[in-house]
Amino acid sequence: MQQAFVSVAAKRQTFRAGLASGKMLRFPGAISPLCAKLIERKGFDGCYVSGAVLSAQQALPDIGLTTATEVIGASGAISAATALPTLVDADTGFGEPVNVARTVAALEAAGLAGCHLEDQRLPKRCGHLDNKELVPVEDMCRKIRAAREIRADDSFLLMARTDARALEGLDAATERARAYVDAGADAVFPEALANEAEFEAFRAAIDVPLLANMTEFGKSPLLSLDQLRNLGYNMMIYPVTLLRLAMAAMERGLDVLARDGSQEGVIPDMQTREQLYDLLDYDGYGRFDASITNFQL
Ligand SMILES: C[C@](O)(C(=O)O)[C@H](CC(=O)O)C(=O)O
Ligand SMILES: [Mg+2]
Repeated sequence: MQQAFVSVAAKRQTFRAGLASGKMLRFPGAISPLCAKLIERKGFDGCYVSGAVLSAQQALPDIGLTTATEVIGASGAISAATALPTLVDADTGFGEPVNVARTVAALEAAGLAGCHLEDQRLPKRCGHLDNKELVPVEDMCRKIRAAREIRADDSFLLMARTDARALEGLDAATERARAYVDAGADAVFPEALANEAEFEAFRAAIDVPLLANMTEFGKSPLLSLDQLRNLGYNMMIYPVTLLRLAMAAMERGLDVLARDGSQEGVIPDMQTREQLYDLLDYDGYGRFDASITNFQL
């Protein structure tokens, strides 16, 4: 069933409380609403909605081609499918401060627990690629102030991401982060830090909750839950992990279909019909109309 029993307010409170708890929150990237249900079932703390994944799912590169409407719709659907709080990647906010204000208002109305905005210039790119470009600090601060001003619910988390490390160095990145916190950001996402010492230095410089991006094949080392907790980080994301796993499984499966002319060889790798229906909670729907579940699997 849709999670009608967990209010948006409760999800945001859970997220805020988790960030304040000293625990390390783990948010895998949900590639669909169904995937969000699996993340919840496996006991994670929340779902992340990745811009890279949303772009890739439309067969687009992650360069700011997706529209605000697409991101609001997709992330709202993911958030609605789970009792967990959902944090969405709002890229650059889709324009100038006025656009950012409208984006944030819509994400809030769509039931998200929070979003992050980054300081790249369009066309943006994955934070782990070379030759990014940044907007001036003050332009980013204006976006954060706009987001802060439009926000109706103070518990909707506004996170500022800085991509400055790769371009301006660690000190400039922490300075930017401080400016973003002064402008009203509730939390910070330092992108593409190069090693553990940099994660540590960032923690020492910034007082608000910090997110660690554990994306594969990038510029940051893949630090463990314990390492990041000991470094004082508050949450970690595995933004593209499930997409990468799913795509590799699909590729292997397609190879088998093409080779064998039958799916027999990959049946053991599949989620069964029973498992799918269980995740979709057919029984829950059957409570309202018993004829929905009058079948045997
Ligand atoms: C976190 C990120 O912004 C995303 O969209 O998921 C990406 C992840 C990636 O491309 O690996 C990023 O810019 O780090
Ligand atoms: Mg992104």
